[in-house]
Amino acid sequence: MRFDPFSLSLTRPLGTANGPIESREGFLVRVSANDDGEQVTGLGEATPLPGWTESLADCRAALERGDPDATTPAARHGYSLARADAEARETDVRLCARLAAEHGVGPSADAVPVNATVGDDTPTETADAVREMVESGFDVVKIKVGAREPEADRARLRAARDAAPDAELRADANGAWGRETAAEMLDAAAELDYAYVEQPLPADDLTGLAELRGCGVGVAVDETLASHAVAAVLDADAADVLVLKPMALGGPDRTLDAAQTARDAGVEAIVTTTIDGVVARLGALHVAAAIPDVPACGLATGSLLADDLAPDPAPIREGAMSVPDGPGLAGDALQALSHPGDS
Ligand SMILES: O=C(O)CCC(=O)c1ccccc1C(=O)O
Ligand SMILES: [Mg+2]
Repeated sequence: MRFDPFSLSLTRPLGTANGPIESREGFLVRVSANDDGEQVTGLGEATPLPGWTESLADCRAALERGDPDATTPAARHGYSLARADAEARETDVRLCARLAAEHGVGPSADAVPVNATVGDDTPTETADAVREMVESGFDVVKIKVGAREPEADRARLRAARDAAPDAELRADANGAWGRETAAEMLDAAAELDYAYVEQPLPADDLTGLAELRGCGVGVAVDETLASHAVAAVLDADAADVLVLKPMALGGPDRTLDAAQTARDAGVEAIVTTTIDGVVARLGALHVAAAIPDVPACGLATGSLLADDLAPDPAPIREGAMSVPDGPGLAGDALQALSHPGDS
């Protein structure tokens, strides 16, 4: 395994309840395998996001030691994605097909529905951003909330609904609210026909999350899964939807395990990124493609980056992201990353 650092800026900071995300630092991971004397390179990406994963320093240290475990999820993600990509290439199948076969699920999808992501801003700017997304073909939009006063966020939820009367709308509070505010905000979201609110309460409040369910809008957990096992969330009846981030869960295999556990318990699962480079976004796309009839996923985050590791080979058309041809992550499309010496 080898790994090389990178730093990617966002086009503009993404406003969240935990402050803006401005750039993403991580490591491009490469592993080599020998297939009938031919060298096969698998690509992975370890892009830690403190609060969700280990720190950048701990990620580097884990990659240096080799074979990272789930205590350093970003490092494990980079390594396990690279291995899975190499194995898919060796067997000449798309990554999603390999993941689906390993997990005993049926044929993987050729495209995955995705949501647009709109950061914190004024009600007017929020409405403009939502309108722009719907005009460019998205029919599901997620709005970040929790960075301003509840009353201001209620105005934003309303402005977004007015701007997109027919869209599926979601909100993401990133754990910003207490129980009382969360209950009020969920009532407002239900009234405006939002589909669900992501992490309305802090990660550890499983009891509070369970009590919020059933008020006319779904409860989704995201941060909760960075510190609690899926089984604990299901036992607590704490969610209608699990938001699965392969980077925070420690890799594509662990993410698909989590999705299956949720589905078996009748709980929905979607896949999103932590605003990753193209390699990890593609990895997340393949995971999503291996989940039968997956709802819209938070994978449309490439446009938030000002630069990237390589051109994105997974275009979004009419609200769906197409899965590139194989083998592996994207056939020859990421050749320049696999063989950095060539031109
Ligand atoms: O889910 C999406 O639409 C995009 C990803 C996203 O919102 C996100 C990106 C980085 C860190 C946290 C989150 C989050 O879902 O809370
Ligand atoms: Mg979230």
